[in-house]
Amino acid sequence: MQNGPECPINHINGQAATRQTELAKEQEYVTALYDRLDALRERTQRQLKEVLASGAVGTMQNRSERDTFAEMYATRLARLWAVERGLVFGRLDHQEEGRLYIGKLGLTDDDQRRLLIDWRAPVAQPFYRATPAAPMGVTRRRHLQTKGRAVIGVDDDLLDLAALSDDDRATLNGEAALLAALDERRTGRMRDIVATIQAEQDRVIRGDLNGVLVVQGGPGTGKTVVALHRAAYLLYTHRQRLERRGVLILGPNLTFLRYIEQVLPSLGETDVLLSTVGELYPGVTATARERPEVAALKGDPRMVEVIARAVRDRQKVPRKPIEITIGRITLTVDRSMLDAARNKAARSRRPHNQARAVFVRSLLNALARQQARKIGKGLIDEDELADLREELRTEPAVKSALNRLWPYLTPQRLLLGLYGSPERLGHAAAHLTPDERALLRREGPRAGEWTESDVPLLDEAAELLGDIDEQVLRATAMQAEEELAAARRAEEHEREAELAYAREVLELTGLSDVMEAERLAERQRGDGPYLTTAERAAADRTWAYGHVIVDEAQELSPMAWRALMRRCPTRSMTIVGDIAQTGSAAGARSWAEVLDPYVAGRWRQERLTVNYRTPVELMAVAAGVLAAIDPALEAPMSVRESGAEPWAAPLAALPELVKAEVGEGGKVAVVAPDALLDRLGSRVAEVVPGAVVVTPGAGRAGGAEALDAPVAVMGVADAKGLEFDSVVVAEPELIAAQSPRGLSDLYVALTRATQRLGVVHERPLPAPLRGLPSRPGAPSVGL
Ligand SMILES: Nc1ncnc2c1ncn2[C@@H]1O[C@H](COP(=O)(O)OP(=O)(O)OP(=O)(O)O)[C@@H](O)[C@H]1O
Repeated sequence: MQNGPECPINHINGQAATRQTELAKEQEYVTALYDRLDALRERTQRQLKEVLASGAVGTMQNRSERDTFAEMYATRLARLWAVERGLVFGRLDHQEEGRLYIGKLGLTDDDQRRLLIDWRAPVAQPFYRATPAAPMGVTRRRHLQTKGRAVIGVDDDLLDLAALSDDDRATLNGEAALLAALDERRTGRMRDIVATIQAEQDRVIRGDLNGVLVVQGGPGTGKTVVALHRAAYLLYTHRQRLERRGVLILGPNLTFLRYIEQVLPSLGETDVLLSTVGELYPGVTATARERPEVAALKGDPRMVEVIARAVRDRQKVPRKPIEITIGRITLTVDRSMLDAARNKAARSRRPHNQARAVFVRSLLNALARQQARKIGKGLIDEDELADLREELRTEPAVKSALNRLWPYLTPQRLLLGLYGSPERLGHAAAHLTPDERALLRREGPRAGEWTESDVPLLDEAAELLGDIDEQVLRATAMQAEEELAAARRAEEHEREAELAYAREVLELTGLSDVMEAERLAERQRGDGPYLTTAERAAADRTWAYGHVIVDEAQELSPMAWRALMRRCPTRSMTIVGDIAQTGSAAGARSWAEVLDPYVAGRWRQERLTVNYRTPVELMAVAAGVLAAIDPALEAPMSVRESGAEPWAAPLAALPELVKAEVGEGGKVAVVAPDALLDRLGSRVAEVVPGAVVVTPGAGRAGGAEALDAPVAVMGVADAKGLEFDSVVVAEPELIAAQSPRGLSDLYVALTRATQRLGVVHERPLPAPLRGLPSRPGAPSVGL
């Protein structure tokens, strides 16, 4: 830093005066930027109003142009509003470019002179990458701290002292903006880090769009926040391509999505789809829970064969011939006819529901010929054959037989039929052990009770089954209603079979996902409100995204990867995670194991090595657990100390300790074994008003409540990816024992705090935690 005048008092006064002058100058500039922002908002609002006022008149083309403009102005307006907080956060004094202000979006004046540079623009890159060793033409990097629209601090990094003018030297201000940002109290929502992105993170954020980039990093290294900034960067740099195809961000659970959902809008990007695996299949909400061993089996790659066989089993040829009576004639469907029809359908290589048309046509032709013979017509020509075939097609008895031989199937129906029938499971899962088959078996399956690990199986089934033509569905539904009515009037002995068939068809056509798709299709035709790319993508199972970002990627099962890869045929992906944190039994043991089946030799890896969340004192404890998982694993390096030593205390003291932690300020979490959640949650809630227990599998709303509460009590699965000022881990031994990857779960739990960490227990502590000192003031264990 520049030396001031000789007298120390003068020096201090001089520094303070410099600071005040600098603040005032920066304030002037920042005020002008906000004025410009306000003016642009007004202008865009006016443009939008004018376009909307022009009404839905004119030709289709006129209307579609109007809609395009309206959408463009609405998006622009949303962006202009999104950047209010932290509009500008940096300044670069550049030898060639001059003085550049860096902010959340680019602004120019009416003469196209640049006033503010978007942080993602190439000229802004030195703001994140320049170092004294490689200054990239930058003499000074200045961080501006703002509160609302007021400048409250400036903070300089000097990169090239020799290049500074005397005037510049007189205006330098110091101190790291990063540490200030890291020390801030947590709000329950993740914030953007545009002002303090570090060089190793910037390399990930600005990495090439194409190909698969894996970002491996320990807890708190910024993987999530970097992945989100990468999404914003890619949208800015490849806007045309990505806006059309969309970006998907996949997170581990709904609470986590709630935690991160503000980051992209605060960077002006709203059109990104945030999802979990459980939400990937349109029309299905996976809310049911299941045992880890069931989830692990459903995620196993052997399920590919189970689903394939389950579909083939529904195309089974019955052993005995089928007789169909039409008036006075009885037709026989025999084995050879069925084999021929089935082979033709198989050769068509179409999915089940589309191959059905081939099967049906072949069978109807054979039946028509038989009918002709039976009514003494002998040889018939093509036209006569077609007439007879179409007559047969509408015969209820024929239709009923066809539906039994080759039913239309939705993925939901296929899976429910499989889980609900030991016989079907016996065929389709013959290559699994009897115990494994028993895990898949579900009594009285009901639609709507799906688990997260069912979703990739539904997706797998959807690939093999193909869509059911909507017209077919509607026509069949109407017909089925008529038949249901007719069957009610029919003779008792016929009644059962007819009723069963009609019910089956009705059930099939009543499925909500299909109807939902229909409604969405209508909206897309322009009858309803606009759909953004993200909304369109969410409703379409076969949507191919322009880029896919997977967070906590180590948790995904092989079956989930298959479903995900289908959504990204271009394989433009960012995969972030930490192998050491893998908790799910079906999760990854190495990135190569996950990726080689899809992009062998074509994926690249970056590592993040600095932990910005967990202070040194806490990481020392977590590092012991990491070594117990695998001595070869390396803990990330923490950048700061909190001065608060982690402690241990008896479980019985939990409510009082939590109360004390709340008193210290900030957000507090109790991370507990799943089996203790309810009990501990209610004990804490008795003492701390407003404490919230996150029930595993809670929807987005449940998660939000927990993030906003002063205290959240949750299991490790829900704490994944989150952070709190203070964390109390309950019964670590039970957490470690509750699943095969329990130690990784414990590692996750111990690394959630930004300031303070405690452990409460009745059982003996796992070895790496045995040295923890008792919490001062708490009764010692065993009392
Ligand atoms: N450059 C930075 N400037 C300011 N804060 C940062 C920076 N990098 C990371 N952080 C903060 O560090 C914390 C941890 O980041 P993040 O949650 O992205 O880490 P992670 O690697 O995904 O962790 P985990 O694997 O444990 O979930 C967040 O509060 C994030 O805002």
